[in-house]
Amino acid sequence: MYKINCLNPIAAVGLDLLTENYENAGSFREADALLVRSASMHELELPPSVLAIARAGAGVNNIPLEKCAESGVVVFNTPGANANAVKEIIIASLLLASRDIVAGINWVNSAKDDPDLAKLVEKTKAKFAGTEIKGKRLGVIGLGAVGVLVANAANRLGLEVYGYDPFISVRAAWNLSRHIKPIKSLDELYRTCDFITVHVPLADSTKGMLNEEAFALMQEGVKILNFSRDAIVNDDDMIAALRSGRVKRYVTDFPNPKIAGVKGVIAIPHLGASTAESEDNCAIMAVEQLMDYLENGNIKNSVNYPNCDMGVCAQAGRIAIHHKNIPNMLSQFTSTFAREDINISDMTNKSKGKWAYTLLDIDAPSTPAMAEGIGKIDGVLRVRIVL
Ligand SMILES: NC(=O)c1ccc[n+]([C@@H]2O[C@H](COP(=O)([O-])OP(=O)(O)OC[C@H]3O[C@@H](n4cnc5c(N)ncnc54)[C@H](O)[C@@H]3O)[C@@H](O)[C@H]2O)c1
Ligand SMILES: O=C(O)CC[C@@H](O)C(=O)O
Repeated sequence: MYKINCLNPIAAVGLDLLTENYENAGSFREADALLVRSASMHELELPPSVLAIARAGAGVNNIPLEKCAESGVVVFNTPGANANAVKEIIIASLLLASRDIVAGINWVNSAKDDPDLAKLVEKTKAKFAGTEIKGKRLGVIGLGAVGVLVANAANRLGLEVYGYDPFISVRAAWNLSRHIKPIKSLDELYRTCDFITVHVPLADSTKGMLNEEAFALMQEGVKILNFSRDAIVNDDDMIAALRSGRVKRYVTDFPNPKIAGVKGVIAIPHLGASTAESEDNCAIMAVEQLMDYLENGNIKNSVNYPNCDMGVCAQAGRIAIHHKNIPNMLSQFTSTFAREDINISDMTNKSKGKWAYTLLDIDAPSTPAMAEGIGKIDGVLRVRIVL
């Protein structure tokens, strides 16, 4: 029986996949595995019982990935599962940034009791006139699951789209419309575009990338969309750029007391992935990945451990070993089994950066003594008897 705890509400269609082998842990302190959306886990002291964390979503900056890897906790995310929801809100935001729809609606609400409202509307509407998006230049920074969908959809709406991603995956490149113009440097993108939308993960390399220096290169009156993470934009520099007119509108999914209410800011309460469809997709993917890991030791879409798939175990035993990615580990594992005269019938060893994962099928039932023996090998972080 595995105990699961949800740190945020997770869509029922995903939780319904959990079989009678799973129960609600009540608290993360008693859990074998956790499901989470945006709750920050940096301050949580996880108990040793926690084997895995599944993030129902893309961004994992709320999870201490290295700390988890060091203790053999696999962290999953759900790549692409909410990308369409974000693409749709970006299209809406391009329009919100171009037409003064938000101010117009607010004005109507404030004048709603005026008996001459219809007449007043015709007199006042010029104040809220805007421009069209067709023919404008859009720069997309980050061409992953979201960026590719945004670039292609914006192109279909008649924008001239420029894409920048020095690490673009082969899959994303295949999915990108041939009409998207690749751009070689951020400086060139900043100088070229009327709209800029950012779709990169929050990391040391992207933190504060939209700052005073970047704004100085941009077109006067540029419109910026941030549905990635708050810290990718330097708020003080953004406020200065809005005040000077360099940035005309800033649409952000990450309001904070500094930026909310500033003239030119359209702040949305982190709604990028908040659609029924996206929540269902993310929950299903997160739960399926978690179950396959807990029941079979297979890893798919982990952000801190390598992928590894040996299917369902058809042998007497299966053991999963999390270890450092250093020389001489495999020979120590195999000789441990050889000493006990146990045959290894299948084995996969994969690594990702500093960390590695070995899954072994053996011709005898796994025992706690075997796990204890392997656990004593220098560089082993966790040993789990899967079967
Ligand atoms: N607002 C929301 O609700 C919401 C929903 C989904 C994702 N997000 C955020 O958007 C981010 C992107 O989501 P995704 O699903 O497209 O992720 P993804 O991993 O599919 O794509 C990220 C892309 O960014 C690229 N990249 C990384 N560093 C870069 C850099 N310095 N310059 C240019 N490109 C760079 C990568 O190569 C990758 O192609 C997530 O990490 C998350 O923070 C927010
Ligand atoms: O869970 C959410 O609502 C937001 C998820 C989103 O920010 C993501 O990074 O996938």
